[in-house]
Amino acid sequence: MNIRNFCIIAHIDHGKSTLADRMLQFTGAVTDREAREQTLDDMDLERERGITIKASAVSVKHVHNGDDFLLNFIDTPGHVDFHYEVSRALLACEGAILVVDASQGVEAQTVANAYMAIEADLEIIPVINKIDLPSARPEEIALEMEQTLGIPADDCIFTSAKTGQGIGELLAAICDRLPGPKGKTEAKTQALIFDSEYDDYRGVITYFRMMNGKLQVGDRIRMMGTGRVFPIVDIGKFTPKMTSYKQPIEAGEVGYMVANIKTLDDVNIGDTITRDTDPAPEPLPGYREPQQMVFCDFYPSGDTKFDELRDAIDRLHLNDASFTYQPTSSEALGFGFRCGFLGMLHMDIIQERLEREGNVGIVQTAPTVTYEVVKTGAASQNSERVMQITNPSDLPDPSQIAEVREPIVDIEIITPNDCIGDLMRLCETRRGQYVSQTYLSDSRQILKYELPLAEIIFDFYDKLKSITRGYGTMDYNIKGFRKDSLVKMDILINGTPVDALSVIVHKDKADLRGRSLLKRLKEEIDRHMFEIPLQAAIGGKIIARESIKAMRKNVTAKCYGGDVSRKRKLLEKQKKGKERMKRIGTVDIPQEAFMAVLDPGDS
Ligand SMILES: Nc1nc2c(ncn2[C@@H]2O[C@H](COP(=O)(O)OP(=O)(O)OP(=O)(O)O)[C@@H](O)[C@H]2O)c(=O)[nH]1
Repeated sequence: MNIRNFCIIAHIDHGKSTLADRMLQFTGAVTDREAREQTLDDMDLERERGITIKASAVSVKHVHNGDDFLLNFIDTPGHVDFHYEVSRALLACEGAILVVDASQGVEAQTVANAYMAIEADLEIIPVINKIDLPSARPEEIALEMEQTLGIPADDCIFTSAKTGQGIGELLAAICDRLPGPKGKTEAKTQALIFDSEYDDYRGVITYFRMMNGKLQVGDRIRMMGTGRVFPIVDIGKFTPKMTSYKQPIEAGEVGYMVANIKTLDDVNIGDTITRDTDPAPEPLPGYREPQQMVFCDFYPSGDTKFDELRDAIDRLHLNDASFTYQPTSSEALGFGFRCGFLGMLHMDIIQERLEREGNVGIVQTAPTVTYEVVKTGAASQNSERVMQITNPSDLPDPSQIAEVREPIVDIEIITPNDCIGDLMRLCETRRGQYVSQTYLSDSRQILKYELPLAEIIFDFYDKLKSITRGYGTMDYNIKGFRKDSLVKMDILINGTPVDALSVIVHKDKADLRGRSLLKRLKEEIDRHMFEIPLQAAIGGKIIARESIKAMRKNVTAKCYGGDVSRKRKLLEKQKKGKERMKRIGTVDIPQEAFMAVLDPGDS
């Protein structure tokens, strides 16, 4: 049988998942009713947020010009945090379908994804989707693809994943234009792991692409990276539901296997699976390891105990091995976990899943990036002298610091022409360095800057969206670390330094940040029975101060004692707010206050 392995890549919301579902429906793999329920996005949170979080693989049969084809497709997430999932998926394919919304046109992730596919040497089929929309401009967008990505406009296929228009043509193009897999079933076994998930009953389910050789139930496999050996207890394909196969899965095919693997840590994405008895001489070229770039602490709050939080995190980690965690403690907040994420969206998703699925209350500290600190006396700056810091309170005493380096990103923004001035101003206030500005079409431009990652992790994306009235999009890549004048700013509440509120800031912006931070804290912390002084300090020197005045009456006094239900409501509200509070000394500090340190103070 002819095989075609391909992935679908696109900017977020351009219709990948819907298109994939429509193709399943067209090939008869799912019923019309099932198709309505977005088969590929099966996580609750995915459906609610309408985004794809984990990549999924599906195999369907299709007959084209009288020939049988097996189409294996891999649905990929489009958001910038999940880049590495996309890059893994690409290496398991020979072709990529690049989907672009017919009314939105080329966006930042369209460009980023297209380059990834070109780098992976994939054959690209450009698809202009949503042509049913009244605002669709398919021909214009096809030209845009040609201008920005060098993909011939004539190659574009026009589809509507909503009405099903063009789907047949797309399937034909997949069969005609994409190359078949090259591997040999007779060769020594090499299977590429491109994803894995944890199942409560079956343990780890490994998703693989068989590059060479074959595997079946009963075979003993060896992970070439770790050398660990496991017996295959179940192997099969996605049709689109997981279906067991008795016969071997052969070179060129995509499938899953269950092999008595107890933890996701034993399955390294990008590793090569081979046979234990007749191993391949070398592994396939691997994937890039996921790199955690954003870090924050989670502490239990409300009724949640530390052990409950640990159980919830352990459980979630079985399901998503791309975040890291280790126990930590803070003078102010007690025992908790320091966690590392691929990006801000990833962090939000993990926090939400912990609260929702793990049923725990969490106080989260402000996210920070990784800093490299070179200690004094490190004349040659060899690596022993460079420490990685993900928590501002770990920064050594200034006298021991030779330099501090921070991660820098290359950022690419696609924006309507009229917003360019405001966007440049935004980048400049965030310590950005201008790189270039090029026209994408008559009305839109691509703006490139170098920016410190720390300056974009909080509200940069929201600002960009509001400046561009929702039309702007961005993508970024970590470029490396760069030295700058960075210092630690401590925050004192009621005279006590609160370690969880410390931030690393640029020297020139420290005064401004200090003042705006204290102002935010003043808004977030309720009045107490006594006056609370707030101070910002750098190396013992106070650079800003504020105070929260003492409360005169209790909260219910203004209800004149008359309306009982109103009084109860007010007290309940107060109680609810307390659930996400932390008491430091004699002061109650709400969750919002811990996030206040993020405010860059430029608005
Ligand atoms: N009118 C119209 N709407 C479409 C079409 N294709 C998708 N949509 C809608 O566009 C929205 C986004 O579609 P998805 O398939 O979730 O997009 P996606 O690219 O998979 O998004 P992520 O998985 O989050 O990256 C949904 O509301 C779809 O119903 C189309 O051809 N026409």
